[in-house]
Amino acid sequence: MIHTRGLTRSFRTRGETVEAVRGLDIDIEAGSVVAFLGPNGAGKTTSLRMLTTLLPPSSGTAVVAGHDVVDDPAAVRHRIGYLGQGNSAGSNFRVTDELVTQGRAYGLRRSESRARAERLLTALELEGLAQRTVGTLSGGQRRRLDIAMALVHEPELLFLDEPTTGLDPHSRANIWEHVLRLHKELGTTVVFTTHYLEEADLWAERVMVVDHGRVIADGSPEQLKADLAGDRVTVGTADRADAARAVELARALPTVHEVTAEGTEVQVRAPHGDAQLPLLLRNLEAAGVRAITARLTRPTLDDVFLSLTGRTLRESTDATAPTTTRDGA
Ligand SMILES: Nc1ncnc2c1ncn2[C@@H]1O[C@H](COP(=O)(O)OP(=O)(O)OP(=O)(O)O)[C@@H](O)[C@H]1O
Repeated sequence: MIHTRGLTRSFRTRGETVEAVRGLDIDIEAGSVVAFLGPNGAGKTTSLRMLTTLLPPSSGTAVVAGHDVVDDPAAVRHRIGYLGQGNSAGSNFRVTDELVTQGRAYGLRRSESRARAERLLTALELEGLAQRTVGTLSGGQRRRLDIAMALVHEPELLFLDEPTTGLDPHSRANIWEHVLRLHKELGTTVVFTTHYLEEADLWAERVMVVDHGRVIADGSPEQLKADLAGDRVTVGTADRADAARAVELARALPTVHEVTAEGTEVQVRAPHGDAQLPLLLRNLEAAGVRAITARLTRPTLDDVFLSLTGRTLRESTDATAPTTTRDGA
């Protein structure tokens, strides 16, 4: 669905060159849900703007939905939907009119455009608001209308640039529920950007971690966390002498990434921590070292970013998101 090779984009600003995207080589399968995750200024929006034909690349190639973004931008635009960071609907118009007009702009007959507008308003639970003017909608309702606008021509591929930024946790969960239902029902490929770790972790099948204009890691959230971060096993001991012996025993465990001690507490970073923890406890007991506390912590995508860059995403990003869970709680 998306194939890029050596895609770059730089900007000249105040006599300086900013290399926003420094060589994107990606292949995205049809029907997948992919997140671009990275801090402010990483190059996520610039990448999306090139893939959606809004910005010409400085070099490299991109084929999106079967067409080259430079040679045939109109064909690409016909096959994709794009939700930018700003609102796309005009605030003085009625919700239903905005959708019908959008459909007409894509060449649909009025009757077809009306039928699709109705279907989308129902699918996105906006039907009760059809006659309202856009300016009277709440932030979450407006974002859902933006999504409907991006879907009116039934694109195969939907790009969402920070679809939930600034919304409350309930509205964020609600937006995702709708997007993922459309993805399931219509098989729409979804590519989204976010700096909200939780959203990438929960909703994406594949995460591309972007930093300084490059993809620095690419895989399923589970795979990235297992390969690059690992679980964290923490064991509390009675005194520093026991902690020092526990460090030695922990280092002898199979496939351990890192062992550190702080006071009487020993931390082990390793894949499959659930299997390593009982093994470590048995080895400690056999060596006469008393474990007082033990806990296992699963890694987050922030741990992945930290192990890749030495920085946390939270440090690198202004945005802070309230935690979202799969059931939207
Ligand atoms: N039109 C422009 N002129 C000059 N520099 C630009 C322009 N657009 C983007 N940049 C710069 O390119 C870099 C990448 O920006 P981009 O918006 O792609 O990042 P991002 O990952 O989407 O960030 P955010 O999460 O804050 O939206 C930044 O350093 C940004 O300042």
